[in-house]
Amino acid sequence: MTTIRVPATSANLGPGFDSIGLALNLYLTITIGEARSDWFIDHEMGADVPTDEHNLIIKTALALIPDLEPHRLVMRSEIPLARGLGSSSSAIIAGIELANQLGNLDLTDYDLLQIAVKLEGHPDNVAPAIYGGFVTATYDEVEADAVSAPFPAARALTFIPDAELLTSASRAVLPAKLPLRAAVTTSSAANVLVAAVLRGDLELAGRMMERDQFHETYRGKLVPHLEQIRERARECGACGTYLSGAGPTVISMVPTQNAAAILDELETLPLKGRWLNLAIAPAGLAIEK
Ligand SMILES: Nc1ncnc2c1ncn2[C@@H]1O[C@H](COP(=O)(O)OP(=O)(O)OP(=O)(O)O)[C@@H](O)[C@H]1O
Ligand SMILES: N[C@@H](CCO)C(=O)O
Repeated sequence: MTTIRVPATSANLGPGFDSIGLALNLYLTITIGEARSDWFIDHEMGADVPTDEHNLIIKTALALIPDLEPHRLVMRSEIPLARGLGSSSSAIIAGIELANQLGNLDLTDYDLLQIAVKLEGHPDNVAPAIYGGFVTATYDEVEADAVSAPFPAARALTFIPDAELLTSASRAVLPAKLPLRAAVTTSSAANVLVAAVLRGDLELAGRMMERDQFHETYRGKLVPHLEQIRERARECGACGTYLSGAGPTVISMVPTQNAAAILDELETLPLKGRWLNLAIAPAGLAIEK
């Protein structure tokens, strides 16, 4: 029995819009069962998620190998849908790997990234889902490149609202152009964020996470809780707070030793949703046979 495991991911980290992402310790797993006359995927994700060839995972595998022999699959996932934790990316990576396993494609991680980024459109979820850890990536509509590195010891205090926010809706409010000054300031903040992570400086990296002008300003009305959490988290000693991917999830990055105390404080905020105390996942896609 082969099992495919893909981590959740948190993209952007503020100024790293469409480029920087982190793998987190929530997982999607797909267990490949016996061959059968039609596709069936057993899951507990509700009626909105198809159980046949219309499921995103199976659709992705069939896009690679249209005549792939149908199998029974078992899917279990800890990754909430449409919350900014990379659920669609985890499904796309799982689908590509399903085709890789059943079709003996011998795809490398680099191959996986090239295929996944063309389906997702941006690399900042699919790259950390493949490589794990902290990833910086770029995609010029032709080729994607990514670099994975360890992240300093930290906990990601993660607020997941009850309400969904589809990435498509959240990207629809973004401007087509930005003033040059805003672009340069934000891009430079992303550069310092990456350098700070590589030097293990969580405090500086956290400050840079709050320097975005690419997307959070425009998404503010969709995620009013972002500023509320950011302000309280700063008062409690968090390093930085940012909108996870396209939202609505918000993450406050905190030193491991203070995580429990800061979480106790943040949980007193009058917000509709749940909090998780997550770790950065050092590994990405994994296959267990
Ligand atoms: N495990 C899964 N199986 C099938 N379909 C899935 C799965 N996970 C996600 N999807 C599809 O992807 C959609 C969510 O994608 P969307 O990009 O809007 O949100 P997200 O990926 O969770 O957030 P973000 O991209 O901001 O991290 C779901 O509504 C569902 O249609
Ligand atoms: N960079 C993307 C991430 C989506 O998960 C966005 O912010 O829309």
